[in-house]
Amino acid sequence: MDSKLRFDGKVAIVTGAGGGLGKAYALLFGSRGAKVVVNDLGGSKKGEGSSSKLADQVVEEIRSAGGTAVANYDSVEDGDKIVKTALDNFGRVDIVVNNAGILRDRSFARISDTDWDLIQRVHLRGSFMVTRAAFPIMKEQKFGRIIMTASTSGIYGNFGQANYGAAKLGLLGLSNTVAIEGRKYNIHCNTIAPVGGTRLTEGILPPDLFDQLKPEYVAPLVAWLCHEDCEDTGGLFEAAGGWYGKYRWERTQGHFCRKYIEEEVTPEAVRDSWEKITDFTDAYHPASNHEDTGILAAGLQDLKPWKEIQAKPASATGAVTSGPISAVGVKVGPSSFTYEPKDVILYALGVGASVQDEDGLKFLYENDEDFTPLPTFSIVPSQAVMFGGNLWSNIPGWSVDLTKLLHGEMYIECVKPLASGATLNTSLEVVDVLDKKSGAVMIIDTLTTDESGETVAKAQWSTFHVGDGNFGGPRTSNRLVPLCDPPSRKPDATEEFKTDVDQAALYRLSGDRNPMHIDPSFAAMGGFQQPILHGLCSYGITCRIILKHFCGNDVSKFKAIKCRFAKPVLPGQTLVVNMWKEGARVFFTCSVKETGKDCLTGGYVDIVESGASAESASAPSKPELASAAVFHEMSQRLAGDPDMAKKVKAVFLWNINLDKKPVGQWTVDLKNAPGSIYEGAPRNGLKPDVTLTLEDADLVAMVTGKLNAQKAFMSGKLKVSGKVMLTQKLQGLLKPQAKM
Ligand SMILES: CCCCCCC[C@@H](O)CC(=O)SCCNC(=O)CCNC(=O)[C@H](O)C(C)(C)COP(=O)(O)OP(=O)(O)OC[C@H]1O[C@@H](n2cnc3c(N)ncnc32)[C@H](O)[C@@H]1OP(=O)(O)O
Repeated sequence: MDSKLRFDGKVAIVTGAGGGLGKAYALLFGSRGAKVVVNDLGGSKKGEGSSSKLADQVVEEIRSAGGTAVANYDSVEDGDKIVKTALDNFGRVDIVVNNAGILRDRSFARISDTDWDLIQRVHLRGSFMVTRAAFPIMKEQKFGRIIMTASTSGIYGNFGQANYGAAKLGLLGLSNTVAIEGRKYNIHCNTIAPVGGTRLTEGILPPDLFDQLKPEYVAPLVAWLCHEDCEDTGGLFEAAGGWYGKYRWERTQGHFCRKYIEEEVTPEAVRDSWEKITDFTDAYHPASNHEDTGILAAGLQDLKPWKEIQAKPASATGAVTSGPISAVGVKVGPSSFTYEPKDVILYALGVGASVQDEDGLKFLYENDEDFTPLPTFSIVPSQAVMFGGNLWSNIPGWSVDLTKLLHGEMYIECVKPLASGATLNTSLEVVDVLDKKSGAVMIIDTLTTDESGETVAKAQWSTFHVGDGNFGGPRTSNRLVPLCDPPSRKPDATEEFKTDVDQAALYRLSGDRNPMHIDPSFAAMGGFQQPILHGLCSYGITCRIILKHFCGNDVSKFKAIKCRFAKPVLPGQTLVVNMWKEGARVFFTCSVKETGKDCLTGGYVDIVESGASAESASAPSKPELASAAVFHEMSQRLAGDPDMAKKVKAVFLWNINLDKKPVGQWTVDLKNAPGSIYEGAPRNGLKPDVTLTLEDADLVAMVTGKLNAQKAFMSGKLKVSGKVMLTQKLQGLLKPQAKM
């Protein structure tokens, strides 16, 4: 860190450099290798007259010390001429220090038009004119350092300096935006509020203090801010006598003077809340407009329509009636969504489809004879209602923090093949909310139909709301589509896919515009060091890979997909998809190659085996529906109940029969893998301790909601011992639903 900061090869323009602070900057830059344009009109401190003497003297001083400098005598209002001097003599401009300034102090009531206009022209307009002329050159060369000169007279106000103070703080506003617009071209713009003993302050500052405030004490800050190693931009700094400090904004938490959307705000409400409005406890320090409005937007989300505040929120259990649980029962839609081939192609590109893939054109070229959406495309209309349907603001009693919302799990069932363009309607319902302690999980079912009213796709979204747990809700739900662990053998297939650093920037164009995936400051609010990839992007990529390996890219063979988002993925990382095929199910996991961590877990895709008709893929049969429902029930009962897991260390085999024919088997292994449930008989030579057979009657009852398997177990109606036939007990219940 002791290496000297040099400016060799750099060209610096310093305005008003004939004396005082500007001269100190110019001399310092000249002594550190920069080629300097010493600008000074040579006028008086009130801006009267002009002479080349001052600038020439400074140029001479730089040259005699071995440096390189030229003089310029133009007014800063002729900024392009000053920049031209730099270009004509040195061919580039790297640094602009807007320093030139004059004073026309008057008490406010006595300021004339001239006093006002002259000050604005020299300080504000002059800095603008020089900076505007230099900016395109800096942009082209992808380097630039700009300094604006403000003043504590602007920051705090100062008697007799209304005109000067206004111009000085105007420069801060100018600098803030130049910093934002210049950032991506490596153009930094900072503002300084120097206190220096110069001709402008002579006679204003007491003599002792004046001597302590030599301009040479300000110059090192300017030099550092203009150096290529300095990363600060958009800052406001104060400098005086060798002391330097930085400013930032501070804002109170503030207070909403209305509680519901329709409520009017009165001056009295503002008066009565004044203490809260002005209380700096836990104040914010917003660093950008975006951060500031983000905080405000989160507050606006809390405002609900009056009727919802009045209404008693629905509750899943009846026990808890506020907080996340009050989302249960909220419905949105149906909302319509029209898409065309362009949307289909954009989505396919977003999940990594390429013209170089086998069958790539099928998903990317509308004139390909087999052109079709990928099976997971149905999330696009579904998410349009998720994002556009005001779901969050429709939840009474729970303010959802969008920066803490992660996609938790996702299930899609493809019921009818998707057309390459259509208008679809989607409705959603929050079917349950779980208390996972570290967060709340909202389970949202969606149903998408086409214009004829036929179901095209069903989906279940689980959103994980970090930090919103501990509200006293249930931990498990029989509404959740279960996950399945993969077999413990080696995968049947593995494929890698390296995501692009711009993967999220592309994927978001398919509808999920959550800023968490592109905006670093929003991602930071969610606790991420950089924007993360959409869960559904990794999901879509995985689906595409499985479709290729196990369905020959035939979308009609793809029935359903489910998995959990276990860890975030960063754009640019490589996904490793492991796949195991067992019967009509492909189990999968997906990990991030660079970290070795699983990002998608418990995943499976249900496919139509070769030979089965495509129709059966689009319309699940009764046994499928029934077995899925039972499977949910059993999962929740056995894997989701910690007490049960403690008490019973056994391997259960569930046989599911419909119309007396077996339709499926599931194993719950509490001994070796509590929490894991998989399709099929026990593996690895295990023998089931308990076998339970369910007949169609029970299945129908479960599907239609007439029988809650969990309650039935608890009440002893279903006994877990040996082989149990349960139908007789429930015959009465079943008849009305037998034809469903
Ligand atoms: C309206 C529009 C809706 C669309 C929403 C989507 C919008 C998108 O823009 C958002 C995104 O795409 S975000 C990107 C994709 N998602 C992610 O990256 C999340 C990755 N997962 C995590 O970080 C952790 O699992 C995490 C943080 C989720 C949980 O980690 P922990 O807090 O450490 O939890 P842990 O101790 O492991 O487990 C506690 C209990 O929670 C359950 N659980 C864990 N991960 C879950 C998940 N992903 N989903 C659901 N439940 C989950 C655990 O099972 C455990 O519960 P139990 O003990 O009862 O089993």
